[in-house]
Formats: sequence, C-alpha cells, structure tokens
Amino acid sequence: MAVVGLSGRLARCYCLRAVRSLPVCSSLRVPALQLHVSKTAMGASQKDFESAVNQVKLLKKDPGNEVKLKLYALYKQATEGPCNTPKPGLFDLINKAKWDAWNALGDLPKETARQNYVDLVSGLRSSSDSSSQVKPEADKKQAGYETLVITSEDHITKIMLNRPAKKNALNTQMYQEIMLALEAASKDDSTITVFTGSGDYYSSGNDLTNFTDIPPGGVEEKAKNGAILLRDFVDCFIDFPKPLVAVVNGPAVGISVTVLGLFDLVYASDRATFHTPFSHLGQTPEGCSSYTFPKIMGLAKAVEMLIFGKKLTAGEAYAQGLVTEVFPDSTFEKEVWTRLKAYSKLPRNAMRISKQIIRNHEKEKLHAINAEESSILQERWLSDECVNAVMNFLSQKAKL
Ligand SMILES: CCCCC/C=C/CC(=O)SCCNC(=O)CCNC(=O)[C@H](O)C(C)(C)COP(=O)(O)OP(=O)(O)OC[C@H]1O[C@@H](n2cnc3c(N)ncnc32)[C@H](O)[C@@H]1OP(=O)(O)O
Repeated sequence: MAVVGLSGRLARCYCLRAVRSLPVCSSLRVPALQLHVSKTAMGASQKDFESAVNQVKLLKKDPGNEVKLKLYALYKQATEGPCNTPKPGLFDLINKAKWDAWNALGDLPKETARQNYVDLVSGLRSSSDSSSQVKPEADKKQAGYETLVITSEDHITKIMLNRPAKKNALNTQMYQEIMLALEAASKDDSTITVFTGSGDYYSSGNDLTNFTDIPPGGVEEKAKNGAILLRDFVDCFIDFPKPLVAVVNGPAVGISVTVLGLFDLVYASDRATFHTPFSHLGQTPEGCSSYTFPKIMGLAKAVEMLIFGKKLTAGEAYAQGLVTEVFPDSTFEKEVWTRLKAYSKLPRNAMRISKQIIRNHEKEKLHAINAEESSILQERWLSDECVNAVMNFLSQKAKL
C-alpha cells in the first residue's frame, strides 16, 4: 500500500518541472556532498549506498535539478527517515523545492530509499558513461567465469550456461558461478537478467557426476553439502530483485525446469521440452516446484510432471502456464531479443518495485519450501533408489 501511495506523491514532485529557474548552486547540491553518512548500520546495502554517495561526486554530467531533487530526497529519507523539518516559506524557493521532494517520499522505509538512491545513481552513471565514452562494438563479456558466459548490453545481463558438450548440465562449479552471477546482476546497471543455454540444450539439469566425488566424510557429508548448495542456489532465485527471464533455447531437464517457476518470463523455442524425471532417478522435486507447479498448472498436471515424469513440449508447457510464449525456432533468437531489448528500456525502479509487490508476500513461504525440499533430497540421495538410478546413467555413459 505504501508503494501505491508513494507513486502519487512522487507525481507531485514532478510538478517541480514548473520551477524552471532553479539555479544549479551549492545549496541545491546533492546532499551526499554535504552530509556525513553513518557508518554504524553497516550492511551490504549500506556499503552500496556509501559507494553511490561517492559516485555522485564523479558524475561527468550535471544531472539537472529534477534529478538532484530526487537524490536529495532519497538521501535524506535514507539517512534521517521521513521529512522532519518545518516547511520553508513560500518565497524560499530552493529550500521549499527540497522540502517538497523529501516530504513527497512520505513514510518510505529507509532501506527502500537507500536502494532507490543506489539505483538512481547507477542509472546516472551508465548514461553519463555511455554519452562520454566510445562503446566497444562487441558484447562486454565478463571475465572470471568458467562454466558461464556473461554479457551486459542494452541494460540486459545475459547469463549463458556454457557446457554445451555436457548439454549444460549443472556441476558444482556452475551452481556456484550462477549464484555469484546473480549476486552481481542484482547490483549492476542492467534492468533485466536473462538465462539461456549455449548449444542445442537449455540444460540437462543436475550433473549426475556431482554424485561421484565423495569427500572424506563419506556419502552423508556429500548429501549434506549438496542440500546446502541446493538450498543456497534456489534462495538466490527466490530473492532476485529484478525481472528474471528464461530464454529456453532447447530441451530443459530437472532443476533447470523447476526453477522456471521462480522466473518472471519464460520464452521458449518450439524445439524446447520440459522434463522432470525425478521418480526415475529416485529423487523428489526441488526449486520450490512442489509449490509453484501446482499453483501454476493445477495439481493434476503438476503431478503428471513431478511424480510421473511426463515430458512436456513447449506448446504443452505454454498451455499449462509454465511458459509465457513459444516462438518458432527459426526466428526464436531474433524475436525474443527484439522483445527483451524493448522491455529493458522500461524504468528500472518501476519494474523492480512491481516485482517486489507481486512476489514479496510469497517469499517467506518459498524459502520454507526450499528448505524442506532440500532436506528431503538430502535423504533421497542416500537411498538405494537414487544411487542405483545414478549408477545406471553413469554406467551407460561410461566409455568402454
Ligand atoms: C547440488 C546438487 C543439487 C541437485 C539438484 C537436483 C536436481 C535434480 C535434477 O536436475 S534431475 C535431472 C538430472 N538430469 C538427467 O537425468 C539428464 C541425464 N542426461 C540424459 O538423460 C541425456 O544425456 C540427455 C537426454 C540430456 C541427452 O542425451 P543425448 O543422447 O542427446 O546426449 P548424451 O547423453 O550423449 O550427452 C552428451 C554428453 O553430456 C553428458 N550429460 C548430459 N547430461 C548430463 C547430466 N545431467 N549429468 C552428467 N552428464 C550429462 C553425457 O554424459 C554425455 O557426456 P559424454 O559425451 O562424455 O559421454
């Protein structure tokens, strides 16, 4: 409710356009330049906030009075809370404009103001950088990842699963790199984040050789570590703050299917299939699918997929509501990326806050379900049913 009220109040702030003659003077300087930031409540977002405060000083372009007022208001809200000073007199134009901007934020929580400040500065930095620098012609591929190719362009961070020879099966390293990539994407300048696969598969799910590397603590320790990793991995999807999009370029199996229930858009090539052969592997659902799938497609269809391992075509997955839209494979990439580039230009804060409103009331529940699914799987991985199924796959694939 607070967010809905806020948008109305922010609208009043935009009326400041009428005050054309606001001078760009030191009294209207972004308050970050004047005020001391408390170091007491140090958390990740407090650090980001302080860094954004410093970045404001380095902006190459004057952002204009309207933006400076927004920065001022968010800064005050983030550090002092709701407006707490008397309204300046009618003719004290500058201080009145600043007071109006701050007051317009109403009782916006400090944390949200801090986040909005960080987002605003990050948007200003990227537009100031792109207007003053020659952009390299190729994608900016991010270094440091071995199982992923990550690029950022057009306000889109693309995370491409990149083990095509293994059908993009998720090994331990890939789980870890995806968590790092999501953490980075949640903070970068992009407005949306996209997952896709390289080669002919989207992903063949959990790499079944993950089960073969047994630590000194034995299989119990292996299962325990696996459950922790799985829980952390899925938590990153539950908490991801920006619109998350899956561009499903080919078949998807296991965990790469289940987490789709936590995505905001799922675009699929008509070549894609969706398969969760958990019972065949002596395993049970994860990725919160025991909750999201019945909710998305109804109990009967969810049971067919999650218990009986029915493989869906892209068209069937669309009919069940798991997929947003299906495209012919021949035009898939072109159509999807044109669409996503247009979406990525939408205002970042509006999209992020909308996602918050849509998803936040389910978050706690999803975390609890994730914890339960992970703990059940920890037991399952030690069962004969699971061990035999994995051994079966590995022995069939063993090079003789
Ligand atoms: C931290 C732990 C969290 C655990 C979370 C739990 C998740 C549950 C799941 O994800 S369950 C789903 C598990 N996945 C599967 O059961 C799929 C297994 N793979 C296959 O069935 C087939 O490989 C295929 C249908 C995906 C593709 O078949 P195809 O015949 O087209 O190709 P190949 O089998 O020859 O595959 C090419 C090479 O890729 C290797 N590979 C493919 N998928 C996996 C996989 N999931 N795990 C390990 N390896 C995989 C395959 O072995 C081939 O390797 P090779 O060329 O070296 O022989």
